[in-house]
Amino acid sequence: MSDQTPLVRIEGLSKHFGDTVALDNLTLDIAKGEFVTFLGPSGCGKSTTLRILGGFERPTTGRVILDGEDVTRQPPEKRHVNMVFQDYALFPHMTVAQNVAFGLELKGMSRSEIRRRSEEIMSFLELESYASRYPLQLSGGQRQRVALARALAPDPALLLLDEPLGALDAKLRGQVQQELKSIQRRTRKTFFFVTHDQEEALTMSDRIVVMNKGKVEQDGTPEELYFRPASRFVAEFIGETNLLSGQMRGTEGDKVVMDWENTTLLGTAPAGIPGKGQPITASVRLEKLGFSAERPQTANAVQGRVVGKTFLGSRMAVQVAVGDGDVLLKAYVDVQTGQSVDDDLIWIGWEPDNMAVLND
Ligand SMILES: Nc1ncnc2c1ncn2[C@@H]1O[C@H](COP(=O)(O)OP(=O)(O)OP(=O)(O)O)[C@@H](O)[C@H]1O
Repeated sequence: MSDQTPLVRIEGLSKHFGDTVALDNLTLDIAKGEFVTFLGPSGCGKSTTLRILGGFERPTTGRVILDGEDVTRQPPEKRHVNMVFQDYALFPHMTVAQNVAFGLELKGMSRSEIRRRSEEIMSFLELESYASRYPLQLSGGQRQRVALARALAPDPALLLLDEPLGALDAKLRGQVQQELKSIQRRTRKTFFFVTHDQEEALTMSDRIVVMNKGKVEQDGTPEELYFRPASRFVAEFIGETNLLSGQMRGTEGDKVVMDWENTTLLGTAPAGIPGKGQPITASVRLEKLGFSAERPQTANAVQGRVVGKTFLGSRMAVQVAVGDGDVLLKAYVDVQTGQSVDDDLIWIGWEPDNMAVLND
């Protein structure tokens, strides 16, 4: 099999629970060694997809191909897949070493092989000194690592992680995110990670699949999703943004021309945006707007009045009223570089590449 063959191929997967459509014709490939995150609000079908991949749920229609083999009807224990749950599901009456060995015993490995594999993975995850402790004698982050060690010990082709950091407090969560990402890099395992936390998805993933109502809303790298959102849903779900509502005027080279507040703006656009004269919306991230006293050289420029400033530590959030004053733009100003926003009336400029026209 060539390296181009995806490790996982999800083909036309649907899942209905009575009248509820949890998944609607999902098709997706996952390459070997990728860290893919499934991101979306509660109820969008993330856990259902994970459970189907793990073999805990049968799809209504569609297939799951793993390493070239159709596993749709295979039970969990027959698949080369393992799962880490949000609550870790560690056995409280077993030591760390016994928890890690558990999955290997299920596979019917010899005692010596179980010992060798357990020690190897515990050493890799720096858990040796906790081997004889019980889960209740560990911190949240350590428990999380034990759960990961137990899931990785049988050497699965695909690791499914269902909001595995949900139980950790904010500070520890950031630290464990880095740790988990580094473990994924070092093991080169394929991770399929589910979260509803957009910041977590941006920090950790090679690729993010944004889900909405059982369908893929957008699939791309964190940078693509952040700077080139295709839809209003993605623009608003990931980070903060300015949404500019205007009218389609036409195209100029590879750029879209948009009328907005008595100004002409240029932006980038996905395929399939509406025709001339139709209403369109564009997204510009807060940090992409620049301020100046004189009209800037950027293709997009508008004059406005500063109506609010909020000090946020290293940066300042500034609200600017444009047009008749009923349209507000929000921007971040770096306090260190100290762009001046003292003047009441100022210019705001941004480049066409930083304005994404949305397809809805
Ligand atoms: N066993 C079930 N029986 C009936 N409906 C279900 C079942 N499991 C899931 N659903 C429904 O399917 C939809 C998708 O659920 P799913 O758990 O996959 O969402 P999710 O994105 O993982 O949400 P969350 O972030 O809250 O876990 C929801 O509307 C949910 O109510």
